[in-house]
Amino acid sequence: MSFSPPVAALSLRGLCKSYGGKLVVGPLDFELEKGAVTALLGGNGAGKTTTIGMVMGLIQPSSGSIHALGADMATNRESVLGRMNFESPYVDLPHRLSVRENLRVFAMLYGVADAKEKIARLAKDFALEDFLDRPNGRLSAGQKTRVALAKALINDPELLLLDEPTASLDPDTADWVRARLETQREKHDCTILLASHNMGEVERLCDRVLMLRKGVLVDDGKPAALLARYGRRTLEEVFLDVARGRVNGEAA
Ligand SMILES: Nc1ncnc2c1ncn2[C@@H]1O[C@H](COP(=O)(O)OP(=O)(O)OP(=O)(O)O)[C@@H](O)[C@H]1O
Repeated sequence: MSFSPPVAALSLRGLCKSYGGKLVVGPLDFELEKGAVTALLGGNGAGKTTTIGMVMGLIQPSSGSIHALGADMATNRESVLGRMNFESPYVDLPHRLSVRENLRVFAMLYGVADAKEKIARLAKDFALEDFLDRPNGRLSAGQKTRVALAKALINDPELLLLDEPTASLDPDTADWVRARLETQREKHDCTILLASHNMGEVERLCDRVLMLRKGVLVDDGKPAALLARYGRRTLEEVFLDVARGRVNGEAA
């Protein structure tokens, strides 16, 4: 009997992005196991948004390959886009449409069967009810983020990409958004790639941490393994070591 290994939820091979001949990301090689929550960490400009943008097809890679849910994203993207979703502060939803209209459009695009019920549930989960009929352009940054998260979960994606999902949220709201993401993972077993600058969030939500520096992976491991490897008590300290080019806490 032949054994075939499980298909990774996401697989990047030699993925690179250059702008004007300057390499800003890559080559990147990693796989995400189905159902895992993985943090993509790195300082400003490390390449997190560019990486997520390439996976979602918002940014054209310069070279390399991306396989998501088993499909080659260069040639067969349409077959899996309906099973993926993302949230990014850099991609605004149409300003003139109300929150409800925006969610309806995305429910239609993703072929959500019980759209009305789904929107009502997400509106409750993300506390959108007070401004459901307000144009998206007239929301505060934190309200827009909550709408973007509701949009990201509208199709209960199998692969979810989140780019700093709690960056503009107050601590209380950020806390229940994290709890909502934990529930989503438990109920739907979704694979999550999460770019974040919040180490508490990473420690709470993530099974694995990918450390990016100047566009390349410089470390990869479970949070506890990274703490042990760097001899640190918190991921914040590990992050500072990596960002400042130290290896195991010592200057390289
Ligand atoms: N359109 C572009 N043209 C030229 N350079 C770009 C472009 N977009 C991004 N870059 C550069 O690519 C690098 C990676 O940027 P990216 O936004 O992916 O970083 P990031 O890790 O998400 O940073 P942050 O934490 O600040 O959000 C940066 O040096 C950035 O200046």
